[in-house]
Amino acid sequence: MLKLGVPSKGRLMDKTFQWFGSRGIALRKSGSEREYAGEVEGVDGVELVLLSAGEIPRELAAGRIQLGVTGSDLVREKLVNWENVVREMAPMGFGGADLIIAVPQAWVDVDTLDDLDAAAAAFRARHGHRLRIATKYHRLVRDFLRQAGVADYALVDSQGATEGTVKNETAEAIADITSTGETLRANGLKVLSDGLIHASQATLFRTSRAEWTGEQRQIWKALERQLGL
Ligand SMILES: Nc1ncnc2c1ncn2[C@@H]1O[C@H](COP(=O)(O)OP(=O)(O)OP(=O)(O)O)[C@@H](O)[C@H]1O
Ligand SMILES: O=P(O)(O)OC[C@H]1O[C@H](OP(=O)(O)OP(=O)(O)O)[C@H](O)[C@@H]1O
Repeated sequence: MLKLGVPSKGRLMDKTFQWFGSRGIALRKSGSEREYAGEVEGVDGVELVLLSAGEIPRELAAGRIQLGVTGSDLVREKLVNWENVVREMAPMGFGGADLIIAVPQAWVDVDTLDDLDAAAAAFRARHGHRLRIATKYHRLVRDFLRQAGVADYALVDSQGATEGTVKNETAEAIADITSTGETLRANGLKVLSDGLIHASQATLFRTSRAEWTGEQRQIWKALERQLGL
C-alpha cells in the first residue's frame, strides 16, 4: 500500500478532495464526520490517512506516509534540509498564503529589511534589549534574516493571533502568514517591501527517504499517470 496523508479538516481538506476528484480519484472520510479514517476510489493500493497539516511533514520524513498534501511553508519550516527529505510532486493551486515580515505602520522610516536592520540597532541602543519579532515560523525567519544580514533581533514564539503581539507589546514586529492582508491592516501593521519570506501553497509531496517496495513503485506509477504528473 501507499499511504497518502491529507489535512483532516477545513479548506485544505475540502480543496484537496476536489483536486483529486477532478483527476478521477475520489477521496472521502469514512464513517462519521469526526472519524479520521478515509477511503480512496479510482486507483488501487492507495490508503488515505487524515492528519493535521502541521504533522504531515514529519510523517513524510519518518516514512510513515509515502505521499502527503500540506502547505509548502510547513515542509520548509518543519524539516531540516527539506529538499533531501521530500520531493515536491505538484503545486496544487490552492491554500495560497505569503509568509511575510511586518512592522507597525507608524514606523514611517522602515520600509525595507535594511531599514529594519538600522531600526533594530537603534532599538537596542535605546531600550537595552533586542527588537522582538513574534512568529511560529522560527526556522524560515532565522534563515531569511541571516541571508538578509539582519542580526540584532530576538524571536519570540507566537502560536496564534501573532498580529496582536505588537499591540500587546510583547513584540515590535511579526512574521506570519497573510492572504487578504486584512488581519495585518486591522492591527496597524505593514509588510516590508522586500519582506516576503515564502509564497506558500498546498503541494503534493512524496518522501524520498523510505525505501519503496516494487509494489509501491507500481502503485505510484499508476497514480502519477492518473494525476497527469
Ligand atoms: N489565511 C490563512 N491563514 C492561515 N493559514 C493559511 C491561510 N491560507 C493558507 N494557509 C495555509 O494553511 C496551512 C495551515 O493549515 P492549518 O492551520 O490547518 O494547519 P495546522 O497547523 O496543522 O493546524 P492545526 O494545528 O489547527 O490542525 C499552512 O500551510 C498555511 O500556509
Ligand atoms: O491575511 P488574512 O486574510 O487576514 O489572513 C491571515 C490570518 O489568518 C491566519 O490565522 P488563522 O485564523 O488561520 O489562525 P492562527 O492565528 O492560529 O494562525 C494567519 O495566522 C493570519 O492571522
